[in-house]
Amino acid sequence: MNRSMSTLARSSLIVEVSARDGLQNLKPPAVPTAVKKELVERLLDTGLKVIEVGSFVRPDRVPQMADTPTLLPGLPSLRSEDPEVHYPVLVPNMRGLQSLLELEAASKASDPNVGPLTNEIAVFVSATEPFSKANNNASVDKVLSGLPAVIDKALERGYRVRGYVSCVMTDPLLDMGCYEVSLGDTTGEGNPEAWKTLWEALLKEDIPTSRLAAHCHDTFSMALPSILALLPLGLRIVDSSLAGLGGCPYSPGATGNVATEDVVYALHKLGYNTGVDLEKLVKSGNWLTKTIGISNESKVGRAIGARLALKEKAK
Ligand SMILES: CC(C)(COP(=O)([O-])OP(=O)([O-])OC[C@H]1O[C@@H](n2cnc3c(N)ncnc32)[C@H](O)[C@@H]1OP(=O)([O-])[O-])[C@@H](O)C(=O)NCCC(=O)NCCSC(=O)C[C@@](C)(O)CC(=O)[O-]
Repeated sequence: MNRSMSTLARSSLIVEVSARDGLQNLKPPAVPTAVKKELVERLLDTGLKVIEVGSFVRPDRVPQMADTPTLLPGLPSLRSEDPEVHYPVLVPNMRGLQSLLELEAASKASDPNVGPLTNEIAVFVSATEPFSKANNNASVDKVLSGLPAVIDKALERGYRVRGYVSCVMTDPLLDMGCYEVSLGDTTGEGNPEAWKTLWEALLKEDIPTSRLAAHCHDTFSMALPSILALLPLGLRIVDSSLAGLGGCPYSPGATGNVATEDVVYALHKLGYNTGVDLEKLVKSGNWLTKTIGISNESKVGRAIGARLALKEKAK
């Protein structure tokens, strides 16, 4: 197996999406901002560096993300001594970017010494028209034609820009200036063979796969096998969500993302270094699901959580 340990050992291997993708689809009541803040703090403490924290989308469309402007100023400030820490926020259009910039300006005005609230945005486009209509309320062409201005302005303001392609197949976003593109299997219908076919086609087209991430929903339990199948082909960036939380409000029936605990466990077992403390991660997953009253979809989280509980009892 070509493990290419030097690149795989990068701690940005995991892009943690639980605070955004994981929570966005939950039914009311809204997850309290304080819980989200603690979640991000716990995720940072596990060693995760890239943590998606919210969205600047229409609050009536995705109410669970409506508090992103309140959450951002309360997060641990981006530490200049650790430039790898990033808080991506979803920005669908110029209106969303404008809201973020206004928030940054208000924060600076109230304390000139305060640093930026975030250093990364994520734009998103769908590879299929029906999903584009449902998710972005616009055609693929319309979404794509609006993005260069958003990306340019964000880059100008010093943000790193990530791109998502939902219902994957193409990636014009790299050429537009995104540093990385995440390929979303939104409905979770991918499997190892389909992913390998896609990846090999991308390699053949000379697409820089080192700048591509896999974003697998685990609807049919195929997410982890698919990720593992891509490792020998050079996949080095995996989106995942604590406790397997997640789902897109516009992809009915598609369940959570692959669980971060399961990905980290598998990568460590296979000899990859993620920089993530698995035990802390498991504790955070069990804490979050208990706090907001939902089930923990991570098998690793449940198994190691049970062992940790036994150990605790025996003390
Ligand atoms: C995309 C939009 C914003 C288009 O929204 P729209 O309704 O088409 O926008 P519009 O330009 O027609 O404007 C209508 C009204 O919306 C307002 N508006 C316009 N834009 C914004 C904004 N950014 N924030 C707040 N308000 C906004 C705008 O100001 C106006 O307000 P009014 O003048 O009538 O009072 C809307 O359809 C929306 O919010 N959709 C939800 C998208 C979303 O968050 N989806 C889930 C995340 S994507 C995902 O989960 C997939 C992913 C990334 O994980 C990868 C994968 O798994 O595949």
